[in-house]
Amino acid sequence: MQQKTIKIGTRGSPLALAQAHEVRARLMAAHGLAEDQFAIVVIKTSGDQIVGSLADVGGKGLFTKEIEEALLGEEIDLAVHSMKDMATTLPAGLTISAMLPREDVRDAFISLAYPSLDAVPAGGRIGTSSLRRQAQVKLRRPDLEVIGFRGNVQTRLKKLADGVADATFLACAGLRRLGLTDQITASIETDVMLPAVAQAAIGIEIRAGDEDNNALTGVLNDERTALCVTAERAFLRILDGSCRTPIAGLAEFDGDVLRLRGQILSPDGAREFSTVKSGSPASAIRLGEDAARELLDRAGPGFLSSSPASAT
Ligand SMILES: NCc1[nH]cc(CCC(=O)O)c1CC(=O)O
Repeated sequence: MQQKTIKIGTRGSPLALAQAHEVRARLMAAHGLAEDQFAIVVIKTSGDQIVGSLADVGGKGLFTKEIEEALLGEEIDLAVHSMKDMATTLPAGLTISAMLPREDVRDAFISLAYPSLDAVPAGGRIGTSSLRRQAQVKLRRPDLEVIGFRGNVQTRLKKLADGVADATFLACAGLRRLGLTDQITASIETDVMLPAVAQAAIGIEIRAGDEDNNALTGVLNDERTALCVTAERAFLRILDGSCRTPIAGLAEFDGDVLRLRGQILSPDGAREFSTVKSGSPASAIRLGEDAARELLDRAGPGFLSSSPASAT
């Protein structure tokens, strides 16, 4: 298809690299291309340089900004992202050309001492820097302490081994892609812990109007994943408009019907609002928006603005 090297932009974390390699492997298989027809271009993002809490600096977009600039500057041809880390509105001139089939959407409970969240004794320390997971843990187990836990997957597992916390949560999808499923103590069902919007989905971003790379990558698109993530991101876009708060959202197909569950919580888990909307796949965006507006309505003014946080 293309003779020149195809440059794939990605962050440099082990998970980001594994995802870029997966996209490369799928492109090779789809088009009969050789590995040396690709270059993996590692780009450091602002998010990779922050040591403190992401909530303090504004969360989403931080892991994609420099990669999107490289795409717009034609330094790379396509970018591979965790859709979960992407801002709900893409920069002008960019578009998502494909989403890979979604991985396991659940969160993983990981502990060296306890088989489940319910088994952690009162006063136990849960390490997570995700405001969503913090709030969901507090909702279920107000007697536990949540402590900040940042860094990539390997760093967090190391902190656990060092006894910094009794347990932590990570996305099953990331662990699976890293070949680390043996670290999972228990996979949490989504009715217990509703995942972050777009969790477990990998997206490929290209320049809008770039027909060559649209044709190259478009064949990898999994339509059902794209519809689910579209509904979830529409949900997040409405909620994110003013401020940030613990937010969870998951759309799934029930036969041919799209079913979206959404949840917002106060960071301490003391207040929680959730909803379910079902409809045709063609109404994906409206389902998400309707769910968000309903929750905003029920939570009342001030609910979102009273919490200073992100949605990972
Ligand atoms: N917030 C960082 C991030 N972005 C995507 C994943 C996992 C993979 C995915 O959800 O696609 C993770 C780590 C985690 O939450 O455990």
